[in-house]
Amino acid sequence: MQGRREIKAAAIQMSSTPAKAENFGVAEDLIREAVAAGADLVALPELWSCHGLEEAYRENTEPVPGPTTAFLGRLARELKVYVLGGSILEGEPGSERRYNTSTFFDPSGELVARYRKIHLFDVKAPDRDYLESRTVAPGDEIVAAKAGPATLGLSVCYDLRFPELYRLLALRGAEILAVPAAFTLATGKDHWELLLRARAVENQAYVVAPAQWGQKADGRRTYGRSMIVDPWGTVLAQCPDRDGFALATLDLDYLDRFRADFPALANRRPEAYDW
Ligand SMILES: O=C(O)CNC(=O)[C@H](CS)NC(=O)CCC(=O)C(=O)O
Repeated sequence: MQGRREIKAAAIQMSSTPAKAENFGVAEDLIREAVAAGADLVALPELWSCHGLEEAYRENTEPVPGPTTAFLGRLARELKVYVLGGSILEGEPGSERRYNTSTFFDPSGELVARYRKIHLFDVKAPDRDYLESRTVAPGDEIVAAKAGPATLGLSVCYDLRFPELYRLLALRGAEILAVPAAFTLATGKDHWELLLRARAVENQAYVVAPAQWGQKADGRRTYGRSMIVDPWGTVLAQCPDRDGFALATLDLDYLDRFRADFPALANRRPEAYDW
């Protein structure tokens, strides 16, 4: 609406395969559909261009900027929307040293932010053992970027379990927290919505969380349930178990009023506990 600080956001849900060309097709179709439905910020999930088979990761590792970011930049520019490129594997092609990297494009197609996943998924989960750090190096930089009338904080998947990252993003002005993910079914069923809503409530921010869903090439199951949460913790939109997107309006004027009326961020007292 004219004069109002609003963003219509779409959290895209897909079930990426190890085949990049196939995932490009699905992502492009869903981005176009979301924009046709009115989205001006479109967000893809973690490892949207290649997911679910470790053996395929090396050949799908590429520089940032590179061919995949060029593809996203072209779409952002053609459709005149903000695009959060979920994450991709960043590194020299064929190299074993890579980052799990999220990218963000403005409506002119320019790559305006790059965030490398800080917390790597090294856990014995209920379904199996994960050791992301075997092939991925951690980032060490917190990244927030301007998204039209708002500030967007970047993160990836397992980062969701580390509230201090989101608090630091909020203190840097983030009003929207992006959490592209590929949560496991076993953890997601109990933790995904709980953690997303907690991050929204404690930081008084919108949360946009596009996710992988379904069974993957290696047999693993991902949780899906991509969603958008408002600063009160209400789930504004979520995806059922299929390709699609959750679409919701983020009202930044409401956010300002809410933060002024209910000043939990301003009421912090870090000096009392030496933080
Ligand atoms: O493994 C791959 O093939 C690609 N990487 C992923 O799917 C990533 C890293 S292993 N998954 C997560 O971070 C899940 C976190 C999660 O599920 C939780 O925190 O509960």
